[in-house]
This record gives sequence, structure tokens and C-alpha cells, in this order.
Amino acid sequence: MPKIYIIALFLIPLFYVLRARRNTYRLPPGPRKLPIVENLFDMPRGGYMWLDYAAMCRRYKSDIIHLSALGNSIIVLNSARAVNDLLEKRSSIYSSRPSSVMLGELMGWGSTFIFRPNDDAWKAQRKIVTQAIPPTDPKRFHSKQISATHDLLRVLPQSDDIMKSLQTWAVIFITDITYGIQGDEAKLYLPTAIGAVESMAIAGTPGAFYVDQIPILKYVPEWFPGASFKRKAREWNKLRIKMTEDAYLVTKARLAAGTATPSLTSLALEEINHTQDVAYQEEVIKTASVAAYVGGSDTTVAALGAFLIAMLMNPEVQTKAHHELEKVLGPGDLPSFSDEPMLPYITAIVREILRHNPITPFAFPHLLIQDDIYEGYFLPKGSIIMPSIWSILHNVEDYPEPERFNPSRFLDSHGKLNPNIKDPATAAFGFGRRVCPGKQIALASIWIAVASILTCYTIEPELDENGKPIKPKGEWYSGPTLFNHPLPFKCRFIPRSKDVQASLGVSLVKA
Ligand code: HEM
Repeated sequence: MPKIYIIALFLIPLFYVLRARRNTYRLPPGPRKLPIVENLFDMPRGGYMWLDYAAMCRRYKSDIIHLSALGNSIIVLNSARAVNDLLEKRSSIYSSRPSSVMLGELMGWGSTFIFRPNDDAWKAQRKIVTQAIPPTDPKRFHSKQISATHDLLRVLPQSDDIMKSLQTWAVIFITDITYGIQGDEAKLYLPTAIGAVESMAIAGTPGAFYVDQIPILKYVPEWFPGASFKRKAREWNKLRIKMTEDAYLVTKARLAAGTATPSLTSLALEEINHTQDVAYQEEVIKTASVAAYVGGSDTTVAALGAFLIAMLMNPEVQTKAHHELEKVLGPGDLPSFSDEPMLPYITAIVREILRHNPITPFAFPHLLIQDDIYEGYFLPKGSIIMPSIWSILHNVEDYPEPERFNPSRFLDSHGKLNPNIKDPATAAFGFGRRVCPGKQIALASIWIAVASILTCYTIEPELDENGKPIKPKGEWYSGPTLFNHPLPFKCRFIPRSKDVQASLGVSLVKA
């Protein structure tokens, strides 16, 4: 029998089996789909969309819901169980990324591995980062993190723009880790980094731009009424290019001149195989480096901003932390990473920061690359999967009174970390093969900053013109974004001891 008939003999029944399977299983529940537009107008587009989707899940009494619009299928996973069953246990088919016209094509971010499908280039780029920051060697960057944190301690009391100071702290250590560019020189990259990451976070939010649902809109000329997204994309792409090229070229030139400080980029450039395509390898390194740079800046800033607001709004937490630090550190001592096991309450504060206001409430969207069946539901290939980190970390069974900022929930009756309370880091950094490769760096950076700030200062509300404390509002950015971050706020840093002041070699009092 000719080969073609044999193949047809297998394929035709398979086609009918698959079609029957599709018809047997229904899609997960969700808002009723209208003709043509389906759920186009049900999709939350504003800020805090994790709250809207959580409410939708409650309405349909399901921890997995489905929406679709104009050919896009979206599945929201609203529990640790569903996320674990799919993104972890079936990671091989749930670890790709959806393509995005706005972010990937018009703004050019599609080449970096954060947003790439899980192809060979994704693997190659991810390897560059995981090799430079191996989870088995968390100490590798401790000295860079401590030095950036001590700089932060010196500037905080003088700062008129706290979020900007935190951004400077994050950019200093991440530029050092990624490119080996240090101190004041790293600050030169700050404006581009802030603009590029902010625009990426806005454009990366599913549903934020209609062009992602109606790709043909990408051909609309910029001057056309309503085409402001095209103008935005052009400006935002310029920031991406600048962020990708500038620091990379400096590192490359320094390596050639023998003056480079070891960094993720320099280590990877040294490993280039000159018998193979060098231009391709350089492109991989450049895009991997910018991914680490992007992944590590705004996220850690948001965590520290959330920490300061939590301290303003929960002074009793601060007092407890001060007592713990006093018991462990001698006069004038600044904390180091070796103190961590003796400071469980500080670690509990870091866990509560990650839990209370998760920085990436929906991780970054995953893509399902194959039809799947789960709990009697049909999950179509090509669906965008949105795992709700916010819902997982606000689940009342794991975290009673989830709206309360309460680090003690992580401690047992002896004040030790309670292994029975789930560490929020198991969800806050994403899932499966896409889990954040910067997790250890992020945890260490946040921990040392929290411990050091609390050692040096009491964080107090700003005073009004009559000298009365202004009640902190604790406001968060309310537009569409991948990164949940606080809005700028004011506070005062009251130095706690002259000894610490001497250790830092500066006056901590506001000039
Ligand atoms: C508190 C700080 C941070 C948080 C909360 C965070 C969270 C996340 C989350 C939720 C994801 C997506 C995982 C998924 O899709 O399931 C992610 C991916 C990523 N993060 Fe982080 N991150 C942080 C810090 C960092 C740092 C410091 C770096 C760099 C050194 C970094 C680099 C990356 C990269 C490159 C990816 C993309 C991974 C991939 O798609 O394969 N992140 N992060």
C-alpha cells in the first residue's frame, strides 16, 4: 500500500477522536460569549485586574475560568492547586509565552527571553542568566548587594523622592550584576531603565491594547485618529533599544580593553565560541542581559516601596523588628547575610511583603501549546494562561485574614519560622520552567535592604505644616500593568543610633 494511504489510515481516525474529545468536554466557565465579539467587553482593562478576575472566579464558582475574544482564548487559574496541576506538573506544554503585537512586534521586546516562546533562543538566553546567577551559589553577589544597600542607607534621610532613591538602589546593584558598571556610573542608565521597564509593564498586560486582539490594527498609520498606540510603541521601542545597547557596548569594550569588572555579560562574552557564529552568540548574550536587567529592576523597587508603606501603616511591626535586631546585633553593627538565621522576624516581614501586595499578580502570561483536558474541561491549544499569584497569596485557608499585614503569621509559638506556613516565594516568582531566574538575588536584595533600613531608622510619616503626622494613604498604581507597585509617597527616616551613623561614616540626619 502506498505510504500516503497508510498515513491517512492513522490520521483520519485520530482527527475524529480529537474532534469528539473537543465536543465531549466543555470549556471552563466564564462570562457568556456574545456573537462575534465574544468576551471582548468582559475583559478587565484597567488597573487591579487581578481583583476583577478573582471576582469573576467567585461569580462562576470556579478556580479556572475561560474568556475569549477575536480568536484569543484566555484561561485564568485562580488557585495554587490548579496552577500546580497545570503549570508545574504539565510544565512541558504550559511554559511558552503568547506573542504580543504591541510588546513583541511594535516595541521589539519579543526577542528577549522573558517574552519568547520556549524555543532554542529562549533556552540559550535563559542559560546565560542561570549560569551567571546559579541558585546553588546565592552568595556570589552578596558584596554588590551590601554595597548598594549601604549607599541607599546614606541617601534615604536626604531623599525628597523615596521611590526614585529605591530605583537608584535597584539600578545600581542590577547594573553591577548584569554589566559590571558600578556606583555613580550606573546611575547614568537610570532614566532609560525606568522608562523602558514602565512601558514594558504597561504593554505586557493582557488586554491593555486592542491591537493585541485585532492584529491588523498594527498597519494603521500613526497619524490616524485613535492610533496613539503606534506613536507610543515607536517611542517605547527607542527606549528598549537604548537600554539593550548602551550598557552592553560599554561592557564589551571594557572586556576587550581588559578593564571589565566581572558580570553576567562579561562572563558570557568570555565564553563565546569563536569557531561558531559569533554574531548570533553576541545577540543571545545581549538580549539575555537586558532581560535580567529588566526583570530585576522594577520588581525589587516595588517590593521595597511596599515594605516602607507597610512600616508606616503598621508601626507595631516596626517596633517588633527593632527589638529583634537589638537582640542580635551589637551597637554600631549593620546586618550581614550571616545574621539571617537569627532574624526570623525580618525574614517574616520579607515574606509578608511578597504576599500582601504581590509584585507580579499574574506572573507573566504563559501559553498552552497543546490541547489539554483538566477536571473535565477542554483547554484549547494557544490559550493564554494567567496564573493569579494574587489569589494564591490571598487564600484565606493558607493565610487567614489575608488583607492584614501580619508577618507573625509565618512564625511558630517560639518565634521561629513555621515550616507549615507556605512560603509566598513558592508563588511570587512564577511557575514551572518559567520560574524567575533572579529569585535568589531578589530575595537576598530585599532581605538585606529591609534588615539594614530597620537597623538604622524608624520610618515615620511626613509632618504637615503644623508639625502633625500626615496619615499615610498607601496608594498603588491603578493603571493596567504587569507590575503592582506603590505610587510615590513621603516619609521620614529617623536615625536610631549614633553608632550606626559612625559605621556608615556619614551623618544620617537630614541636612
Ligand atoms: C521581587 C523581585 C522579583 C519578582 C517578584 C519576580 C517575579 C517574576 C515572575 C512572577 C516571573 C514570571 C514567571 C512565570 O512566567 O511563571 C519572572 C520572570 C523573570 N524574572 Fe523575575 N522577579 C523578581 C526579580 C528578578 C530579578 C532580580 C531578576 C534578574 C536578575 C529577574 C529576572 C527575571 C527573568 C529574566 C524572567 C523571565 C524568565 C523566563 O521567561 O524564562 N527577576 N520574575
